[in-house]
Amino acid sequence: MFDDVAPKYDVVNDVLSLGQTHRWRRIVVDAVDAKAGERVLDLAAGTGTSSEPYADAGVHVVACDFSLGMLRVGKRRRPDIDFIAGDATDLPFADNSFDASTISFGLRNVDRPTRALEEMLRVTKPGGRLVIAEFSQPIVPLWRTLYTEYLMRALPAIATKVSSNPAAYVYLAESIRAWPNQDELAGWITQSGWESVAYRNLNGGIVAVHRATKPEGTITTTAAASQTRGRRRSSRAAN
Ligand SMILES: C[S@@+](CC[C@H](N)C(=O)[O-])C[C@H]1O[C@@H](n2cnc3c(N)ncnc32)[C@H](O)[C@@H]1O
Repeated sequence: MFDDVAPKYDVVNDVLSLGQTHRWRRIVVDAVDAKAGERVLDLAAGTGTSSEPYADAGVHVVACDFSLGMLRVGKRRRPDIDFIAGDATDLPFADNSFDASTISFGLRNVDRPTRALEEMLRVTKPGGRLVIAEFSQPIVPLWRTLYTEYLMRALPAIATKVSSNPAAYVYLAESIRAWPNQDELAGWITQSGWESVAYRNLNGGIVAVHRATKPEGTITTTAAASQTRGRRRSSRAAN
């Protein structure tokens, strides 16, 4: 699906978010707070629009995604950024190799989001930061009703006019509605091993930016991670 929407992905985003994506992205970059020379993983980076501000600030950003179509569009536009093909649930990076990991509007699309949170924990250095931007739930009921109307009716109708793949935007609306709210996502992040989890609502909760830190002294060797996975699989089988 993302291969298919890649050529017009950024333009359609700007239209459907009514220009809000620029502000949201600035807030994410501020939360990551990367310094020149640091290594940042931008996971599910798509065309690299979420990665560009880091590269512009002299940060070594690695833009990872599993859609080759999205990566190709990004690489054409920003040949200076490292675009790496990889699956969020089985990252092709060494343990403790990034100062910070971030994912913008990607976690909701990953097949096993808690597995991706564990993988981001594994590749982030102890004490390193996690920042997640994702669509969430407006907190004021009237705002939530208006937004849901926009999401379920107006958005697919606009997408029919501006996108080559309107079905992708029906999926977008449905996936946003099915996604956990702010507190539930915070719970997933904690359960995946991160600490000091906090979030901030943007546009009344249309988007939430979650932040967390990898505990100092966490042992996340690949072997330990796979043992944990093995144990989980056998406990699931036992239930
Ligand atoms: C909505 S786009 C977000 C792109 C970019 N971060 C942005 O802010 O514009 C979601 C991306 O998640 C990627 N994605 C979904 N599941 C993935 C997975 N398991 N591993 C890597 N990327 C994945 C898709 O290929 C797509 O490019």
